Amino acid sequence: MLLLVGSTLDTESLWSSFDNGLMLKDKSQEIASFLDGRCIYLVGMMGSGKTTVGRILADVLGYCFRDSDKLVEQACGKSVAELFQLYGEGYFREKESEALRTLSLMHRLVVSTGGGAVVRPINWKYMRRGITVYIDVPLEALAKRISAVGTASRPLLHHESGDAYTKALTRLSTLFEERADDYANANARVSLENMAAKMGHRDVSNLTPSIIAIEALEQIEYYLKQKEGTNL
Ligand SMILES: Nc1ncnc2c1ncn2[C@@H]1O[C@H](COP(=O)(O)OP(=O)(O)O)[C@@H](O)[C@H]1O
Ligand SMILES: O=C(O)C1=C[C@@H](OP(=O)(O)O)[C@@H](O)[C@H](O)C1
Ligand SMILES: [Mg+2]
Repeated sequence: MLLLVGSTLDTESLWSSFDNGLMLKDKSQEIASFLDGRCIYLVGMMGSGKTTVGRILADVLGYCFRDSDKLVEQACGKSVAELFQLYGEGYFREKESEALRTLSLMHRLVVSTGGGAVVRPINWKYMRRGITVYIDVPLEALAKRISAVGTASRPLLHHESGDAYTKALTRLSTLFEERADDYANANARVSLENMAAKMGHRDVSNLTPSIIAIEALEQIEYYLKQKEGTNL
């Protein structure tokens, strides 16, 4: 009741989140039996929303959510930033691969990977046991998000000079050049640029995690239809 007496905008956003909730439920029910318990792995650059969108997908699919960064932290008793600082990136990558190997033996998981998981071929061997989805976000939008929350948990962004946005953009651009081909290996791609264009938005900043999760389910459905010949 309280919500219904709010401003027009509040009422509109209430209805739109209600609609998104229904669409998420419908879409996930449509594809659930065709997924047949296979895990979903989200890949993409730092800040692309893998953790945020992954939680939503797990919830609507009735899957469990796992974040490979969190598993590494739990296994080592240290934060990602501490692991980089104390033992270096190579050590972290080993632990990340161990976490992905363990996860690959399980079913009914949505797994958010760390942005660099795609660089090791062995990780693809593990992730290929499920369906991989690349969340493709323009680098400028990533730099905006990351500079807003800070780089404390993202040690690969610690070493640039300049203001927070420029630092993040510079480092993200280099990393993306190194990784673009790896991200392209994913079974499905969610392009925020394409979504914004289709919805008539000037940029990607209005695309909420729920709308992105709906698009992820659509792209997974498309993959299952096209690549596996499933009659959904
Ligand atoms: N669609 C979105 N629009 C705006 N901000 C977002 C969106 N998705 C995630 N974020 C924010 O961006 C930051 C990074 O998101 P996160 O899910 O941790 O990304 P990743 O796991 O890919 O690094 C968080 O502060 C999160 O709240
Ligand atoms: O891109 C990367 O190499 C990394 C991304 C981070 O995860 P998110 O992508 O969840 O930020 C984390 O694994 C680590 O800081 C390294
Ligand atoms: Mg994450």
